[in-house]
Amino acid sequence: MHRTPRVAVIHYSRNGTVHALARAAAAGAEADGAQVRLLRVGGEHGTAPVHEDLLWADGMVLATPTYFGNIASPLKQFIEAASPLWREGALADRVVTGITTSNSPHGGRETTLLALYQSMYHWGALILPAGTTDGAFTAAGGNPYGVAAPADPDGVTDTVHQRAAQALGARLSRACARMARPPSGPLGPGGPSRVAVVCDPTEPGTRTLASALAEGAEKAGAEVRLLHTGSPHGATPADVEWADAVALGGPAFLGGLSPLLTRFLADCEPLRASGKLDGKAATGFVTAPQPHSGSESALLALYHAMHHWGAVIVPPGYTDPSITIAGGNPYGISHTTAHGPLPGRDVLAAAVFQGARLARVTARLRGPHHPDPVVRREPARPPAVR
Ligand SMILES: Cc1cc2nc3c(=O)[nH]c(=O)nc-3n(C[C@H](O)[C@H](O)[C@H](O)COP(=O)(O)O)c2cc1C
Repeated sequence: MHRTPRVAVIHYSRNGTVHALARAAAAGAEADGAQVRLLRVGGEHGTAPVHEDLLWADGMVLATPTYFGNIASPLKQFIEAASPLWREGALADRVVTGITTSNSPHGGRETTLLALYQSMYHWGALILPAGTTDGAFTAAGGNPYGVAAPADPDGVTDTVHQRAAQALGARLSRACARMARPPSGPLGPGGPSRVAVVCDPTEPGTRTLASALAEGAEKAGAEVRLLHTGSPHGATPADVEWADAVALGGPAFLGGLSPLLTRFLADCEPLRASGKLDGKAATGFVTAPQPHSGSESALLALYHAMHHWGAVIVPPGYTDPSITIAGGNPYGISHTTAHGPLPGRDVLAAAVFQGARLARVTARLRGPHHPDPVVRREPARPPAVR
């Protein structure tokens, strides 16, 4: 039996622009069939979000004004106050997306959206960026991270940005509908999920991590392809097209993606441009020479690319004790090569967990006989935004 998906639109707004967009996102989710709570931090009694809303929701739109290229502190405080829930693991697997406004077109809208998600990786939430998956997003400036709009002192937004916010609300509602279904076993409703583990094989440590992720995904019931980039019989874009989910990894290079992995993503561009990567589930793994020499930033750089795909990002967060034991990187598993060329038992255990988690989440996100986790369907006409 399907349960109605639940979406909470949690926002802070001083002058009203963010509030107008939050209402539009709520209308979009409602028109798609979700049960929606529109909640304003600092709002009047009954409309302010409380912890119970986070437990109730399958997914959240988080909307904030851009303050110094970052989340406005009232919203940040709300997120921080939810730490006891995070500690209990109660916030994992929420699907989240973001909206922001700012005065200057390039005054920090992208950084603010990325900052929102930075907290969400720690929750083990599933990040659902806008990508280039809907014409409404392109019309509103083509921000793949979420919806970003100009601020207005009177709190007014134009129809272009309202439509983008509605489309984002509807997109979130569709993903939440999939997560709200009762679990149907490790295989998901349409047979085994297909997972491609794609690795830059330059470092032996990365190859070992890739094998551990593949092992975890296979143990969780997925059909797995374990592939290397850059070799004649290695990974191709067709493997990514085949897969419901991808795990991508390589050695961190100057705090970003390795050249071979970058090359591979460039090869996948025609797929992205034709919308074929929309809704793929994605996770990352990395090796770096020193404990703090780029393992986190390289994973975030990978996820930035995944935003452009419109992928659903599946970080490990702290959803299993193995992550903390292996060094506590909530963005993805990382191995420090200064500790030895190959990862030790603890790191491998976390990699196996991350692969299994990717397979399990993908099985939930997938529809029957449909390879696209966030299945496209004609959006219902959203009600007029008041
Ligand atoms: C403390 C503060 C910091 C701000 N920082 C930025 C900024 O970094 N970049 C920018 O373009 N606008 C900045 N602004 C303008 C806000 O983004 C703008 O007031 C807000 O998006 C309006 O949203 P609202 O109508 O929902 O209150 C800042 C405003 C304040 C009050």
